[in-house]
Amino acid sequence: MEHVQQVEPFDYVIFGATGDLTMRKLLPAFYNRLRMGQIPDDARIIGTARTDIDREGYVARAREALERFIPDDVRSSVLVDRFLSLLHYVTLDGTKADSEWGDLSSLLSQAPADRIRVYYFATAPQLYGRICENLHSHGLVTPHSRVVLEKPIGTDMATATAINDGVGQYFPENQIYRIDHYLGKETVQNVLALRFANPIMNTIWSGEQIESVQITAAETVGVEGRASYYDTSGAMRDMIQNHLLQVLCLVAMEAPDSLEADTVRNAKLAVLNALRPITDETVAAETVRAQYTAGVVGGQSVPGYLEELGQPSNTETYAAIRAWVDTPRWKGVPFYIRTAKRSAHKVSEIVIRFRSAPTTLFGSAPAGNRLVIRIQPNEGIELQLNVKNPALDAYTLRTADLDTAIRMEGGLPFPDSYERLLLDAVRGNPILFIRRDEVEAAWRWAEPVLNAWSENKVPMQTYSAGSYGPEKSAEMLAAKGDKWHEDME
Ligand SMILES: NC(=O)C1=CN([C@@H]2O[C@H](COP(=O)(O)OP(=O)(O)OC[C@H]3O[C@@H](n4cnc5c(N)ncnc54)[C@H](OP(=O)(O)O)[C@@H]3O)[C@@H](O)[C@H]2O)C=CC1
Ligand SMILES: O=C1O[C@H](COP(=O)(O)O)[C@@H](O)[C@H](O)[C@H]1O
Repeated sequence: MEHVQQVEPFDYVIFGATGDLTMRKLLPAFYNRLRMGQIPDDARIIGTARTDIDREGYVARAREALERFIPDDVRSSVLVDRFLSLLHYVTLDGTKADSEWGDLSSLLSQAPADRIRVYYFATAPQLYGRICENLHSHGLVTPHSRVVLEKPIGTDMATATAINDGVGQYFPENQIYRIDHYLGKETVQNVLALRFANPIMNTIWSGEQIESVQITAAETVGVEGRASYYDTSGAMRDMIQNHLLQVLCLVAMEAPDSLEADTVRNAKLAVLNALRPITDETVAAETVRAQYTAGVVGGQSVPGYLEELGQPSNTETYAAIRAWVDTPRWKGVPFYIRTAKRSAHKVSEIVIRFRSAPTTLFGSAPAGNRLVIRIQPNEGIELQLNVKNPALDAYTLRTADLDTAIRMEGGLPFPDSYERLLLDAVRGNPILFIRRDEVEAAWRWAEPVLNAWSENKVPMQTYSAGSYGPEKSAEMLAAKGDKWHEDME
């Protein structure tokens, strides 16, 4: 049984409450937490958007969303009704000072003044600053208020700065929670436990023993209904600048002195600041970008990206980068990061490849050990070891896997990362949220690559939907005697 503690009563105000994210992720996440007994009876979830509907209209939409996104076996009509009773709705244009702020204000003023108030921005990020300004001018920012910002925090350094400045004018940094849902994943959080709670890992966690690191997030889906967003973003902005760099930080950071949020964030920031800049001179060797063409995924024929989009595009659906963390610990260790839409499999994983044993005892050099941290699916940890080959007379080696699944007690699936993050904002625990300087350091590293790509300094490759990516990507690893995980024996 999941160990849960009820959070304090709260008012959660969602801007963008009629949108895809709210319906698909946020409301189901709240429902699941209510099901686990974590939501107090007097909590309120207040949806706002411009769509002119009343509370009943909103409740009907929310009910539909739960029917769609909560599996039958965990959806009970009693719990659904209890959940829907927490919902309120205010028709409001968050960007207009003369919109229905009075309605929101009078609803909020029904709760005690010291009630925890979370403003969740599930709208386009360009609106965040104006919504904050309006919250402030209508007296809705209390000492117990905090604001949760959805990604993307900008599309480059300038736009990220504008968003951060806009919000930062009205909320101090310690009241700003920038979501990165990868940090809410149980197996991503596990990286710290694996590294720092196990001396056997801790002592081998450096370039002395580690030859290379791979971080992959591949998906079988294409751009689904989000082509208009995705085509302005691409794989680098959508996945690498945020999620995969955060994972890299957890793999590469020095041990923090405590699990206090800023201590951990300082350790991550040090990694981001130590990333070797990719320049016009190195970008062609250290990066690969590509678009998928028509192919077969999961037995189904699917169109290519450009056909789906219906127009030409210079946006990558695949990106692979060889990154270097210039610290003594990681001297000479390449970090290969890649992400893909329409890949052969859905897999997010970290692969640590250790150096092989310097021995001639067994004839040829034994294979280097390999540690695979499976973020999703089949969450778990696998360690590949060399053992004696029992079937042969000669003393030869083969590999064997120590494989442990990481599961909830009772084999239940892990809670969705939004469940953890939504309530961490209520708890006032920012450890799994990104600080402003982390966002900026990530842009500082990513922007030169994006600029070089937009100037076509790196040719756009293609890969068939349902494949593992373009040849060029395998070649980038082969140049250092390496292989992607799926190509290793
Ligand atoms: N969908 C997803 O899976 C993910 C989304 N995100 C991010 O979450 C945010 C929302 O995405 P998504 O839900 O897909 O987008 P949608 O377009 O589906 O929803 C946008 C929401 O914003 C509301 N809105 C738009 N303008 C205003 C305004 N001026 N005042 C108040 N509300 C407004 C819309 O309602 P109305 O038109 O009625 O005002 C709607 O509820 C974006 O930043 C996106 O990048 C991040 C990760 C995943
Ligand atoms: O943030 C995003 O993440 C999803 C992938 O998330 P995952 O938890 O399924 O790995 C991705 O599909 C989307 O494009 C991106 O915006």
